[in-house]
Order: sequence, then C-alpha cells, then structure tokens
Amino acid sequence: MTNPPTPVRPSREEAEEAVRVLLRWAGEDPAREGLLDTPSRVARSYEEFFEGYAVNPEELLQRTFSEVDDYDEIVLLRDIRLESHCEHHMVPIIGRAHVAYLPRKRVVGISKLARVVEAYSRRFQIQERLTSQIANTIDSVLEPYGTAVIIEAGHQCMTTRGVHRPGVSMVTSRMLGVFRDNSDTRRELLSMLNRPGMSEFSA
Ligand SMILES: Nc1nc2c(ncn2[C@@H]2O[C@H](COP(=O)(O)OP(=O)(O)OP(=O)(O)O)[C@@H](O)[C@H]2O)c(=O)[nH]1
Repeated sequence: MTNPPTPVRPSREEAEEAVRVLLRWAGEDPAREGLLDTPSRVARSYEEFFEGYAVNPEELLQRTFSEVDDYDEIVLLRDIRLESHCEHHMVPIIGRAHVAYLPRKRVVGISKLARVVEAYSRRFQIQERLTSQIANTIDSVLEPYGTAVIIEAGHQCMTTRGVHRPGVSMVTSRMLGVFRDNSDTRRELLSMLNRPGMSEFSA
C-alpha cells in the first residue's frame, strides 16, 4: 500500500545538478548571482514536499484509545489542509480533505488522521489514489464500521498551464463499510459536512 522510496536515491549533488540543467533548459544561466543558491534551495524544498516517502502511515495509527466504549457515532475531521504534487506535471495540488470513520472499538488521536493525510500527500500523486490510500489505511488499521474520505482540490496543472481553468476544483471520495453500504449513514456524514463552518472553534 505504501510506495517504497526509489531504491537507488541520487545524491544531493546530482539532484542540484538536475536543477541547474532545468535552469539552463529554461533559458537561464545557473551561474547568475541570483540563481547560485537556487539548486540547494530546490533540493531542500523537495525534501519537505516529498517527506511522505519516509513515513509509514500505518505506524501513525498504532496508538489508539479503547476506553471509549460508549461512543458509537461518526468521528469527522473536516477541512484538513492538503498540499500535494501532481505526478504528471510535478506542480502543486492544493485543497482540503475530510476524513470520517465510525469507530468499532478503538478511536485514534485526531491529529493522526491529519498526519495520515500528510504522509500520503507529501508524495507525487493523483487525487484518486491519494483519496483511496488514506481511506484504505485508516480502514485496515482501525477496523472501524466504516471509513470515508472526501478531497476537494485545485490542480495547478489545470489552473496555471495547459487548459488554464482557474477556480476549477476536483472532488473525489472513497466510502468504505457502512458509509458505502448504508445510505442513512452516508447521508448523515454529508449533512455533517454541509453544516456551516465552525471557524470560531478552530482558532
Ligand atoms: N484523473 C486525474 N487526472 C489528473 C490529476 N492530476 C492531473 N491530471 C490530469 O492528467 C492528465 C495528463 O494528460 P496528458 O495528456 O498526458 O498531459 P498534458 O499533455 O500535459 O495534458 P494537458 O494538461 O491537457 O495539457 C491531464 O488531463 C491532467 O489534467 C489527478 O489527480 N487525477
């Protein structure tokens, strides 16, 4: 389920040289003063953008709380900021994810749901796979009655290049267990998502 990192990782020097090649290819002079540090900045940025390859998302969910045996309603973490990169053009995908599950016996610290989103986002992705990976991991580790993930995101490969359609967003969802099989549960989730934002509580 997790994508292993490329077995032979190029060195930092090779990565920086690749940036110089791209600069030259774009028509620039990498020796120009303003660009001298750019290859190392780009390499550092890549370490941050793609740190998800070094994270095992399943491990993030290992610590659970089982004392919550009388909570049998939906847990929803909504509006999780999502920053990823499109694997086709290597440009940003920016959006938000909503993650819900119906606990069977264990609940997880809510920050861990956001960490799972981050672990898969910080890789080269397409939105459909990103959505499925997050849902499948939560479902297989927590074994809840159901898991749902909905992602809304803008793709810079569509907004800043190519077809140039600013303002367009892509919506994907993956519903598992009761969210897939029980229309009442799915409707309840969608009504929770449609409630007005509660930003006064999120400061
Ligand atoms: N389904 C899906 N498509 C994506 C995603 N991110 C980017 N794409 C699309 O992937 C497609 C790649 O198409 P290609 O024809 O190979 O590439 P291209 O010539 O750069 O296409 P244009 O973007 O239309 O200029 C484009 O239609 C992108 O909009 C994603 O997360 N999911």
